Order: sequence, then structure tokens, then C-alpha cells
Amino acid sequence: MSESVAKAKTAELAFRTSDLSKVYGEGPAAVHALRGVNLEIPAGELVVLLGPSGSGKSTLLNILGGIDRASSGRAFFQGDELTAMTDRQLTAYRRRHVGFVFQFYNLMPSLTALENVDLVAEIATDPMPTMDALDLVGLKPRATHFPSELSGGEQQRVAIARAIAKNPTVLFCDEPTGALDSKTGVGVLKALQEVNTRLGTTTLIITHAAATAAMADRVIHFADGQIREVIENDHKVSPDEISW
Ligand SMILES: Nc1ncnc2c1ncn2[C@@H]1O[C@H](COP(=O)(O)OP(=O)(O)OP(=O)(O)O)[C@@H](O)[C@H]1O
Repeated sequence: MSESVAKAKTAELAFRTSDLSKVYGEGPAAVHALRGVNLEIPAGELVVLLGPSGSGKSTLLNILGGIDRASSGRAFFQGDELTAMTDRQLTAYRRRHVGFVFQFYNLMPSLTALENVDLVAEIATDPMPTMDALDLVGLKPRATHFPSELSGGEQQRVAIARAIAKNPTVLFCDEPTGALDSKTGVGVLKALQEVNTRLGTTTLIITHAAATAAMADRVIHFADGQIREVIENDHKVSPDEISW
């Protein structure tokens, strides 16, 4: 492969890691959360991370999302080395490029759906119109409703709208359907697939629901701090075509 082709290929990667490791604590009590992870995630993909509890999925997401630091090894975002960044550079990276969705929606109860989304967009460098973000997750008609007037699935879709309103390059979702029944969870996953398809946002989803793999471009199986298998999925389907 010529150097220019190799460079072009690298430019299409959202993330690359080499020998990425994370140890919490020291001595006999040390926990090896990541043990030499080598990974490539092409830009624009929807990636599902599966693995047993404690296998290191959240640790990986937090390092790639710039909210935790590796102990050794290297991680790159679009060719820039995250593991070499100062705290200030990591903060700028998060602010500009990263959206997070967590298991619990953490919406402000005294603000409407739209106001919750506005709150984040106001401090973003390159926001999208917040009503467009709500529309993308199918909640434009509920813009003036308060969280207490929305179902769990709808609240999570507001949290997704809040995360995408800043126009992030990557969206990290840690157990986004963990607090929902499978029927409600499907609506949330459809919203994430819609965001990925329409905006091209590279999307990483941690889940315990193995069936979610069917909607992904790429499935990463984690065990004991290591990648066990990466499966590319050429026939991904909509979440409502999956038998849960
Ligand atoms: N701040 C911390 N201090 C000490 N150990 C930690 C810390 N965070 C995570 N760990 C440990 O690191 C290991 C990996 O944790 P991690 O949360 O990444 O796993 P996970 O695969 O996301 O698990 P789950 O599916 O239960 O969320 C676990 O053994 C966990 O107890």
C-alpha cells in the first residue's frame, strides 16, 4: 500500500487504539480493566459493544470519550492522539466532538423537553436548531412537555436529542436501554439508528441486549478487558425487525 493510500485510509477512521490498557489501583488490589486493546472504528459506523459485566466496556468508552485516561497504550481520534492530550485539549475534544447518552436520562425536571435540549445547545460551538434535534428523535410534538409527562423511552429520546444538538462527531451510549422494557427500548434504538443514518454520527452503543447486534455495522465482543471478536455486519436491520 502506498503512503498516500495508507493516510487516506487512516483519515476515514474515527478511532484507533494500540495496546490500550487501563489499571485501576495498585498492588494486589489492582484491577486490570483493559488489557492491550487494539481496535479500529471507521467513521460513520454504528458499533455495538457486547460483553459480560465488568469486562471493560465502559472503561473503553470513557477513554475514547475523553472522560478517563488510559494507563498505557495509545488511542487516536481522527488521527489525533487522545492519549497525548493535555486536560485542556481533552476538554476541547469533548466539547466539540463528543455526545454522551447514559442509562439514566438526567433531564432537568423543571425544564420542558425543548428547554432541556436548549441548555446544551446554548454552550455548543456548532449547534443544530434544537427543534430539529427533537424532530429527529420523533419528539417534536412533545417539545413543551416536562420530563414527568413523558415515558421513560421518551425521556431517553430527549436525552439523545440533547446529546446530538451540539452536532457531535461521535455519540457514546452506555446502556441506553438498560432502564427500559424491550418494546420501549426499540424506540430508543430506532432514534439512535436514525441519528446515525441521517447525520452520519459515529455511534458506539454498550448494551447487554445481545440482539441489538443485528442493527449494527460492527459488533465488538469484549471479555476480561480484551476484544474477543469483531464482526462486521453487512445485513443490518431496523430495531423493530429484531425478535427481542
Ligand atoms: N473507578 C474505578 N476504580 C476501580 N475499579 C474500577 C473503576 N471503574 C471500573 N473499575 C473496574 O474495572 C473493571 C471494568 O469495569 P467497566 O465498568 O469498564 O466494565 P463494563 O464491561 O462496562 O461492566 P458493566 O457491563 O457492568 O457496566 C471492573 O472490574 C470494574 O470493577
